[in-house]
Amino acid sequence: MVLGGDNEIQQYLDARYIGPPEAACRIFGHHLHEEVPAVVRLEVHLPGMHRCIFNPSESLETIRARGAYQKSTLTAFFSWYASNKDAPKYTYQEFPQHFTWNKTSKIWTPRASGFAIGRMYFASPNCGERFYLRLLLTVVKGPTSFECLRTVENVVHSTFKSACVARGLLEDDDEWVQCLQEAAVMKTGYQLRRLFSIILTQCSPIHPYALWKQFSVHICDDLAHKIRTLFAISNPSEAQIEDYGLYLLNQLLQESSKTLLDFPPMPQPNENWSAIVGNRLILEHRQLQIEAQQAHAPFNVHCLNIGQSTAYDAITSSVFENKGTMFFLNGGAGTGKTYLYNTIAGKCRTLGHIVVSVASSGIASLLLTGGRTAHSTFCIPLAVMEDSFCGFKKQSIQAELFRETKLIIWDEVPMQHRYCVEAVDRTLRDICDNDKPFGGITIVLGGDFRQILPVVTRGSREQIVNASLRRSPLWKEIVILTLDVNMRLDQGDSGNANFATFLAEVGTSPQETVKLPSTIRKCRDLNELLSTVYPQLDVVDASTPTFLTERTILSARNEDVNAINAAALNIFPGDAISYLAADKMSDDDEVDHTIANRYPNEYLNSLDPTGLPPFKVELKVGCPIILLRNIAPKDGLCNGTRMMVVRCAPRIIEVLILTGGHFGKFAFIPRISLTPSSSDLPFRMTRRQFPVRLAYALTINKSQGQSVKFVGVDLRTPVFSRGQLYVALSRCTSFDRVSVLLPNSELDSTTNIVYPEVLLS
Ligand SMILES: Nc1ncnc2c1ncn2[C@@H]1O[C@H](COP(=O)(O)OP(=O)(O)OP(=O)(O)O)[C@@H](O)[C@H]1O
Repeated sequence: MVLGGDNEIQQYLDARYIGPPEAACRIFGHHLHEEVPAVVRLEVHLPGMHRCIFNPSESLETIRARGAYQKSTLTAFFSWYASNKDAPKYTYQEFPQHFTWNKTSKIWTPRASGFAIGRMYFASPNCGERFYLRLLLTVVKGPTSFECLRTVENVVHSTFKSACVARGLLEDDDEWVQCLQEAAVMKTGYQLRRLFSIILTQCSPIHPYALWKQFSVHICDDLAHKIRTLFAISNPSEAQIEDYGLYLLNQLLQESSKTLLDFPPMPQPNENWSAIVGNRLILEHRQLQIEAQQAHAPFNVHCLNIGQSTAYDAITSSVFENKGTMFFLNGGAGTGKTYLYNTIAGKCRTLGHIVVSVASSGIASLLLTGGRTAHSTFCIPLAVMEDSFCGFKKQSIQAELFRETKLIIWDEVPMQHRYCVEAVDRTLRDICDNDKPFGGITIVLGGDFRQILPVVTRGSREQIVNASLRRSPLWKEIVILTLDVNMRLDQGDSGNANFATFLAEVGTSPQETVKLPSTIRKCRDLNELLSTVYPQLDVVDASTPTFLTERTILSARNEDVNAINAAALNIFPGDAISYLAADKMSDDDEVDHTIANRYPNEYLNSLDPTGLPPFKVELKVGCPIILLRNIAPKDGLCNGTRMMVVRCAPRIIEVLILTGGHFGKFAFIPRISLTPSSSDLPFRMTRRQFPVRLAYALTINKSQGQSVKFVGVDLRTPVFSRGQLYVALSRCTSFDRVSVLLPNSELDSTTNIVYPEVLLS
């Protein structure tokens, strides 16, 4: 039906068509549309730049006078907080949820009913100060004026931009100056060199050489002594000290597959220190040999159980007799695989053999003596294919090392794509000129096919199984050694034998649900789970490094882990320090304004992609955190390392390492620029933030390989991937110290996922 009007033809041209439902609504006087929830548009303007309505016939004086007292939603927001200083503090955008805007009287009044959301008008980064003002308004709660907005830590900044920099909301090269200044006050020498190498590799400073010049004296302050003792140069000059510092820095960079050449205009060392020192990789292994001799490693041999001893004999005889056998050490969780690797490596090293120990994940590598990740040691390409080779050449120092290597130990292989193992095999045959598997070097691949398998993004069951080592052509040549006594469970405890049987069933049974034994404590709610695993968390002295290493709560989903961590931090005493991130589109997308304009900063801030720290990291001195990047694996700083916060400065945090052989060492963590490794977002973003998250609770995947005394497993959301339930429950050293939280305290069973086709019988 077309409703006729005076000029029906014109209305038709204007495309004004009213259909029957709309016509009926209009006739009966119903509302044609409504917006739920109501959106209050919030003005964003610089001081004195608010909108002023005037009549052109008025005099300039009158208009100016009106402009001076007319209020905007922003200035009225400031005024409300100026006269209500003790009121609960909200950001500008949150304010309309609690207050209503009276358009006539231009004041905010407390909301009596209803709900509305606030949306600030957009300002693109090209708007200059208005953009920075808007950025501050997204985070500052309860500001009383523009000046208050520009004030950070009692310093009034002259511009909104510098206030953003001071709050860490913007990337800025001065950050590294401040970061190194803060670190230089706390530590010297090696730790500053390590920090400088992290800044170069992870933070892309614009002027690396200027930074080096400014801090080289601090970074090299331990080297005069080293040069005197190592090179017998009695009085090294400043130039020699700096030169040696550059050489050592270059070595640290090489651990991340970089060199000084990657950071122009950083100079190269003039002196050929490596000619004096030799192949640094071989030297590192010689150092491990010395440490093994001093640690009396063979002592462990007497402690091995029967299965471990049999495996030990088979592996060591292959090493000593140069048989080049390829072993697979198969054992359930806690059967002492890691213990055996370290014993064998210790024995071989004491006899002067080179043993390369690697693991598929950074965190598992920390449990091996001298362990590194397989990817970094073998330079495995990130996008590995069926016919890939590793990224080092026949003449490289890596090739030289492998030609001298007698044994390779590779832990947690089942979670690595088989193409990685095949690429290493292909490369070693090539560099050792030997067509035997792995170039004739004895290799022990180890792990547990009941635990987590390779991650194949959105992969089907068939694809995941096909990625596993079991499907590799190498498998048919492998000698399988099996360990079957659970050594993690305290041996004296009678209940643990039943628990070990129960764990074995969880790892192998194809049943989709598992009944949890009555010996496992079932908590009623999150508070009970927290107080069971972390008793007396509200007493600061109760939280010590050992207290933290002995406990963990595991959950399958990141969301649940975050909620548990927030609840635990809330209970833990002390003032929380908040660190905000500098988020931005990556450069390509930033220049494309159509994309940048679609996603304002507060949207980037609201994102929480996996593998990235949150926009707002809240920490307290004494709380546990987990590292999200491999920033210095040699020093124990790997993706997954647990640490305790010791000191919080504005641009750096000092931590105590809680995981593996580096337990008890101090380290610095700077803010670094991170990009999500995989993301469903239609653009690329970078977030400059401390690469850490709270670690009272962890995801199950991060806990693989760890032994913990008290374990809580949050099963309110059941496990969704194979092996997860088995990994979670098998972290504990005794059945009576496992607690679970089920969706309902009446329940006693939960979901389990097992792929029997990859299991070894
Ligand atoms: N022969 C042994 N004597 C004493 N303690 C042992 C022995 N073997 C293993 N352990 C201890 O048992 C615990 C579990 O061992 P380990 O971490 O080596 O097991 P795993 O098989 O590597 O476990 P996962 O598969 O979960 O990584 C460790 O605390 C380890 O020190």
